[in-house]
Amino acid sequence: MATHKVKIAARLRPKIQGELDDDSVQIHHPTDNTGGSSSSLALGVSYISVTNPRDPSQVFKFPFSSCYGQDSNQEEIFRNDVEPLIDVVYSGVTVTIFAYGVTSSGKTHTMQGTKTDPGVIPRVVQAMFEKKGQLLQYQTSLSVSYMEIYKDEVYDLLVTRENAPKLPVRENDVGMVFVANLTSTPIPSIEDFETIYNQATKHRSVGATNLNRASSRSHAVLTIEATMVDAVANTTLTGKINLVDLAGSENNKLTGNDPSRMAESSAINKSLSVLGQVVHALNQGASRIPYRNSKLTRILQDALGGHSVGLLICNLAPGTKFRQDTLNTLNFAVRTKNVENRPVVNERDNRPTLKPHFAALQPPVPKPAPALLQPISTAGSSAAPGAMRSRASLVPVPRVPRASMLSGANLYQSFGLPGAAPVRRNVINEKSSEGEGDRSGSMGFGMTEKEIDERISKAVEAEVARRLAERERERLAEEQRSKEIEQEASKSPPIKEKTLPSGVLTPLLKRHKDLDDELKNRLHELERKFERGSKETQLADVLSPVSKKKTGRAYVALARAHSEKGDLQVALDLYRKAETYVPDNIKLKERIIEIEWSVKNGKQYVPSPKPPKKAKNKKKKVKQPENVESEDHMVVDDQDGAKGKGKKGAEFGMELTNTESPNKSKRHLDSEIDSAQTPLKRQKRAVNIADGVESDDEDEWVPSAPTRKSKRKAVT
Ligand SMILES: Nc1ncnc2c1ncn2[C@@H]1O[C@H](COP(=O)(O)OP(=O)(O)OP(=O)(O)O)[C@@H](O)[C@H]1O
Repeated sequence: MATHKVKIAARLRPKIQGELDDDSVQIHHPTDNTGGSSSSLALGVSYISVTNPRDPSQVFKFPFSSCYGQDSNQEEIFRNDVEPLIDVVYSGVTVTIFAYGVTSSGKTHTMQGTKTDPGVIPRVVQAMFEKKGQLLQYQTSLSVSYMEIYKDEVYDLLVTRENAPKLPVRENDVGMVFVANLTSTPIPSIEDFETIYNQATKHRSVGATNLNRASSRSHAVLTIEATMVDAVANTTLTGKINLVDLAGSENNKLTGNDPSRMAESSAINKSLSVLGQVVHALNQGASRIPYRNSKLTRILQDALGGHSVGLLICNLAPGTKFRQDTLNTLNFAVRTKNVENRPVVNERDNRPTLKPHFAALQPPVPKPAPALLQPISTAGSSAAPGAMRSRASLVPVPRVPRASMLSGANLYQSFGLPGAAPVRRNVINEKSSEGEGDRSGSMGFGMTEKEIDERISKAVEAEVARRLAERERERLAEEQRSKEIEQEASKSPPIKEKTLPSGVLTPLLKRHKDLDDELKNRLHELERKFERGSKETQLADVLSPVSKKKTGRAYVALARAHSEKGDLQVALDLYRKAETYVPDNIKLKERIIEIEWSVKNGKQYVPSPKPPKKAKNKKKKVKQPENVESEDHMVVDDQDGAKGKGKKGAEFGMELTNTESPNKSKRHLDSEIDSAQTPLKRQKRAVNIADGVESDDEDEWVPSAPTRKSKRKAVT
């Protein structure tokens, strides 16, 4: 099945009143021949640069195919990245566009916009209606559904709030996730949509924070569905576009959330953290993707490693104040752009009496994609390192019904990659000729429907059994072969001594043999690395939060030792391993980016200066709860160039740690871990600390996994 990578568009918003823009985040475009503006769509590789305030010579670059600067406008983004997807929807494919970014970075502005400056949603609706008018061969109807995910519960925004029950997220028997009982309302005109949408938007949970007077406190998913009935071919195509305005990740120190907002905030950050873990797991080719860990990721499952075409709009806020959030967002974007989906055309055959036939058991032939898709498909040309592994199925690929379809021979067909002729006419031609052939074929046998069904079931069972047996035979033969090789190797002396006594080899043969050995060694090394990688992920999956944290900490200590020796590549590998255990650790992510940069540019890595140790005076700690978390964060140059962990340093990178109670110190966390351990474990831990395995380097380590106790504190 053809794959399609999630496309990324990054947008930097202009500074808003009272903000300081110090140019630390910039958008760079290769200008076109006519000397296009800096905000025009990049013709070559455009990138975002983020300067390290600690060392201005360090500039992190993030290349994306679409980057929009502060002077970009809504029209530009729509024309370049969104409008081409309307044709994809009308070819029967699901498209998901989601806006991601820290709170107040401009997600709602981009998705919704204002009356005078409409964003993606109103423009998509208008384009959907325009296109609908051009599709003369179809009877097309549009419908809308709108839901929000608030504190990990799903609510229908199209019903009044008092009546809105919590909706369950379900999975049908072919693994399609859907929200049960969600209202879907027909939209005969744009005006009808506007009335429904404006009303529904009022139901959405919005609250004021220090950073945003109208901060979205929930994730909102608006879906426009196009149903296209072709009366000639007797088929129905269903295309959908999901427009997702995510709630922003939050730093409670910056947003100034009061306790009543903390529960919302914690749910928002948790779901976004799971989103990060899903992308991480997909990139690692993990056997288990944690979609089920939040409603958000379950609902977005189809867009991440599923069957829809995806566009991620990353919203960024300018200035050093948001630098940590900007790096997090860009990091997430870099990972997401390696996620591969397998889009399918959703087509239903409306012929009433036609039963499945043998031809339907064959895997569907990929349909050529509409030529218009080419621009959005360029990123999906080859498997990138770390891209999601496809899992082959033993069962012949059936044409499976989609959740939204009621009955009949619903068909899922793979969505071809670009380069072929437009699809729609082809679909109809193929369909009708195939249909005619089938009808005459099945009728010609003179069998009853029951007999045909039985035959089909038998054929499927036999085929599955045959393939399983074949697999098993291959596996046994493989096992046998490796056993024989092992036995051979243990019995006989090394090949070199036996068959090629010294002095017999000609220099040429010798060289061949050396190369062969080297190749074998490399392959073994690669295999070992791969095995280690997936073992690492599997291990991280089953460890408790405390064990994960300890393992991550041990890797960090080792990595640090190597980086101090100047062994940067090894240090980088170890930091990456640590990240498998603590994927949400912001400080760690930043360290990885910095070392990657040093390795890539052949520069020496200068670790950030250690912060002065905090006085271990208990009273002081109680007096300054604000500084407790800040000690885990980076040292930042302030505007005057003074270095230190003062007030400014405390402002960065908090959003994933804010489930921690502000009063909870690292020391408290450690004592909780200690009390949860057996005396033997406590003893071992003490030895580890004494050996320096468990680093107490606060600049390096952020304890991000909250204990149950601390979570409770945060919520209350
Ligand atoms: N491109 C832009 N041009 C002008 N103003 C913008 C732009 N992007 C955002 N803004 C303004 O910035 C403020 C915050 O934007 P917005 O509410 O869209 O952020 P958000 O990311 O949706 O925040 P939250 O996650 O808290 O809902 C708003 O006042 C908005 O009008």
